Amino acid sequence: MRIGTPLSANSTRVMLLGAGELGKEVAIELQRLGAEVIAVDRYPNAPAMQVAHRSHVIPMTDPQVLNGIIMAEAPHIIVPEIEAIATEALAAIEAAGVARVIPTGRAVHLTMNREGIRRLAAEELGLPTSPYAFVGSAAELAEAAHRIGLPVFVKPVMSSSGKGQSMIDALEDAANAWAHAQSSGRVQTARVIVEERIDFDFEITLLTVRSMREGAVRTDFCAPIGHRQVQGDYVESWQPQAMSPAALAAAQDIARKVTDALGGLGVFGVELFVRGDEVWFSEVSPRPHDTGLVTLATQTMSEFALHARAILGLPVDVSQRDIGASAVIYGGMDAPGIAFEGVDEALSVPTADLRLFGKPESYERRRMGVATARGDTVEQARERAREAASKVRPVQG
Ligand SMILES: Nc1ncnc2c1ncn2[C@@H]1O[C@H](COP(=O)(O)OP(=O)(O)OP(=O)(O)O)[C@@H](O)[C@H]1O
Ligand SMILES: NCC(=O)N[C@@H]1O[C@H](COP(=O)([O-])[O-])[C@@H](O)[C@H]1O
Ligand SMILES: [Mg+2]
Repeated sequence: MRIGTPLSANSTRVMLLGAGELGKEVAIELQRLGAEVIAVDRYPNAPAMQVAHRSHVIPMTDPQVLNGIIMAEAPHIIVPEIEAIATEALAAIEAAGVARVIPTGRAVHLTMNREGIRRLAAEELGLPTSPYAFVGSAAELAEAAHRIGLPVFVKPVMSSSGKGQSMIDALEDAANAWAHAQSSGRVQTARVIVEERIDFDFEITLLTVRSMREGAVRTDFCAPIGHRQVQGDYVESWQPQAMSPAALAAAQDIARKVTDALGGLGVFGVELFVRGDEVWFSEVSPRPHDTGLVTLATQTMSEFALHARAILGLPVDVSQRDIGASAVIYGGMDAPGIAFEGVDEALSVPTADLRLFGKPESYERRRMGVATARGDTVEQARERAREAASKVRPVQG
């Protein structure tokens, strides 16, 4: 196949909708393969904007504004990087043949909203999930929590990284959970999912890649990534997560079914809960996953390189080279233009590496960077990644 170099008449022009830390790595990988990259996000100087050929700051949830920027830039490929975009505009763009949406307009629309993907997985595909209900008021939430059985998780239908999420173990907390979901989701909607807590042994992200090989779409699975979440946001991840052959087979079966149903090309982060040989589907990102940052240290091709290759129609290699781990660096303060101390100490930890994302503003719980490390065992890699992350101290700039 032919890929034009940037700004040449036949260059492959890719528009990233969302320009955070995950998009930044995808942008770099796309550029390494000669693509022209346009980064779009809701705020200026977002991480991927710092490496893209051009960038735009727009309210991405406004379908008219989104449509306008797509028409003006005429990208060949649109790569959604965050849930909070006007996905109905993307479906129209795709239907009109203006650009290819990754993985597909329908997949992006279904997965941006927990209701779309949960109903597809549980009700159409018959995959095992936690018992759940979608509700539109505090009273309905309390009723659903009572019916499902406490404790339950409550999440806005449109949110990610734990925003607006809470777990309640008493019905009196239903009103607070409702209010929290209303005020803290990424997009304002009056709808939440209430779901039973699954008492899992561990949870994984199974990175699943749909790519082209010899004219046909094929599916490959990366080694399972284990992770630990606090307040619905990942704090560390490792690869591989040890699991029984039966659980791995069940996980791959679920991932294949859900990604086949979504279709298109690219990386999917399939989130699963595991207890013994039993596996539940939780949710899926139709794009690289935050817990997959660990693949920067572990795989022949990181999840970002895999995404870039897959969406350009190029061959992929999902093999794992090393055992590794990642640990998140939070801002720890509300301040613009922060700096980091201790980078030298962090990089003195054997095998450690850093990604400091360059987000222009820090919040207490905003992910500002990540440390990765390798090891002879998962435990050693986790210790090293945690140690490296702990050495990095965000300070007022
Ligand atoms: N039903 C459940 N049972 C047990 N744990 C749960 C359940 N739902 C969510 N969790 C916990 O909360 C975490 C975040 O939930 P979820 O992935 O649905 O939220 P999110 O906001 O989409 O996060 P992200 O965007 O980072 O994937 C899960 O990884 C898991 O640790
Ligand atoms: N779990 C989804 C996820 O990790 N998404 C990543 O976080 C960015 C938003 O960060 P911000 O909220 O700090 O701007 C997104 O742009 C994406 O890179
Ligand atoms: Mg999740």
